[in-house]
Amino acid sequence: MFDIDLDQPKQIVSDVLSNHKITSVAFVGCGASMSELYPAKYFLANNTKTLNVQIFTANEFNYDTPAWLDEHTFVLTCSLGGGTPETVEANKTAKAAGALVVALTHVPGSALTKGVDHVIVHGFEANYAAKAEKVGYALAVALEILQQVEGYDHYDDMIEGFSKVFEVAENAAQSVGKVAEDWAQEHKDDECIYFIASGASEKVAYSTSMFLMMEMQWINSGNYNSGEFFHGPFELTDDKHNFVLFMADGKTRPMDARVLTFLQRFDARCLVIDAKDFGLSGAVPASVATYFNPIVHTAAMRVFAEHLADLRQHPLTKRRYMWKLEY
Ligand SMILES: N[C@@H]1[C@@H](O)[C@H](O)[C@@H](COP(=O)(O)O)O[C@@H]1O
Repeated sequence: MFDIDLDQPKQIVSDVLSNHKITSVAFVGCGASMSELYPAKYFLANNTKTLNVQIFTANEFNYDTPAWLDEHTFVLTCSLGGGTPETVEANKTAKAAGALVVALTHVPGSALTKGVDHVIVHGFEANYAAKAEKVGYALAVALEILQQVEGYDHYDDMIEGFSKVFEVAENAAQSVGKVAEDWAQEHKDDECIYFIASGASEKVAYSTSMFLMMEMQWINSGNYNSGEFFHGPFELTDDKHNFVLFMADGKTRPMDARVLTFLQRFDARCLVIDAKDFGLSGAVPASVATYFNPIVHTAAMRVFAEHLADLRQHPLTKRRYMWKLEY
C-alpha cells in the first residue's frame, strides 16, 4: 500500500546506460515539482565522485541552456499535471541537444510524456504517503544512476529505506492531527510565517513557504536553510515573529538544533516538525536516514496546511491568477 515500484527506475536507468555513457544529470521542473526533485539532486550531488549534477527551474534550462547538455546527459523532467508549458518545453530543449529524457508525472498521456525516452507515473490522491511518491521516484532514479554508474556502498540501505519510509510518512501525517489543528487555530490570522530546514529537506521549507503559504493561502512567507539563519534572518527573532522548523533526523540535525536553541532563547513562536519524533531513523537505516527526511516532513506539513486552510475558509485550491489568466 505504501510502496513505489523500484524496478521501474532500475530498468529505465539500465536501459539508458546500455547504450549511453552518462556524465551529467539535470533535474528540471517548476514550482513544487522542482522542489520535489531537490532531494534526488541533493543525494546524487553529495554522493557521486564523477557526475555533474544540477537542478533547474524549467525556463532557465530553456533560455540559458547549460553548455554541457548533450547525449551524455540524463535529464529528469517533472510535472504533477504534465502540462506546465515551461517543463514541456524543457523536454524539447533536452531532446534537441541529444540528451536522454525521463518524464515523471501523475498524468499518463499528458504533454510531458510525449517525445521522451521513458515515462514514470506516480500516485498522488490515495493518502499522504502517495503525495510524496514523486519525491520517492526521483530519489530512486538518482540512486539507480549512482549505483549503476559508479556503485554506492549504502545501496541496500537505501532500498530498505524505501520499503519503510512511506509508512513512516503516512503515520506521521495521521499522528499530527490535534497538534496541527491547534497550530492552525493559533496562526490563522498571522500575516507572515517563516520556514526553516536543512540538508535534503531544504526545499521542503521553500515549497511550503512559496506554494502552501503564498500561493495557496495568500499568506506572506519566507524560507531559508538552517545554516543561513545565523547569517541574516536571525535578526528578526523575537516573540512576535512565527517560525516553522523542519528538524532533520540525520546528518544536518545539529544545524537545526542550533536554530531551535536560538529561537527558544528569544521566545519566538516556533512549531517544530521533527522527523525523529516520527521514528524515521529507527525505521530506515541510519546510514541513509538523512535522505528520507523530505518525505516525512512533506507528509506531516500537508496536515498543518489543510487545517490552516479549513479554519481560514481559504481552500488550498483557491487561485486568483494561476491557470486563469494568460501569463
Ligand atoms: N504550486 C504549483 C505547484 O504545485 C506545481 O508543482 C507547479 C507546476 O505544476 P506541475 O507540477 O503540474 O508542473 O505549479 C505551481 O507552482
